[in-house]
Amino acid sequence: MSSAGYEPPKPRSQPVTLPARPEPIRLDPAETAVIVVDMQNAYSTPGGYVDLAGFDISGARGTIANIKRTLDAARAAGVLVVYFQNGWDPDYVEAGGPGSPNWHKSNALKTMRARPELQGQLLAKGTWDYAIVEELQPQKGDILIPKTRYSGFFNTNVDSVLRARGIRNLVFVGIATNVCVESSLRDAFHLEYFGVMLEDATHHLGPDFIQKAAVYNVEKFFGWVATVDDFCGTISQAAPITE
Ligand SMILES: NC(=O)N/C=C\C(=O)O
Repeated sequence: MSSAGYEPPKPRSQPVTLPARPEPIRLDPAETAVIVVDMQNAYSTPGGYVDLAGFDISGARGTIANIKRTLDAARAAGVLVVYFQNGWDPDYVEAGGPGSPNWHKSNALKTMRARPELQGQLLAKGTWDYAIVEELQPQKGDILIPKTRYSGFFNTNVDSVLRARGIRNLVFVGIATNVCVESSLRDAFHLEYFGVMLEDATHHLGPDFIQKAAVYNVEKFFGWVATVDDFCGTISQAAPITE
């Protein structure tokens, strides 16, 4: 900081242009974060919540490898990595009772009501189900934001965390495309962030058409859609600014 007064932090890298739909988008690595949505055992591992609730998660494990590539490239380029982690306290107070729509719509809560032997095991903090998958453990410098509803922007501090760092662009990966990824990206849009979804680093809950519908919604109304190859290839070209 100069003695003449406050100077905002300078960018650490040159902006790059990411090939995306509906058009390329410019990303300054210093103003960009990758948002990893709910990569917990619950959503991507056999025996986890969505598997027990009857969803087909056979494609989810492949998503993990693509997310890992994305995070390796992002960290190497100095891009901030933020994890969302979905769930509630062990007594499910944060889940809400019958007065909350979440109590009625959450398939985790419904599964536990239908199978009382699972009570306390699904999406409860401290359980295997709640934990981030082994392959994607957060690293030093990453930020982890717990959340209790589908959107990571609801009742969390993520907006201040991002604004304090001058972040304007959010690259979304994770599960599920049509629920927590899309909910978070939509809220980010309304908070003036530029949201990019890496379509092959996301996986849906429900029939295959729902992935296409979510991608369409993002591309047409809420943001931009790109691929893992394009993101990794582009962000690795962000040359550090040396002065
Ligand atoms: N992470 C998600 O998209 N979650 C979707 C459903 C749920 O958490 O019940």
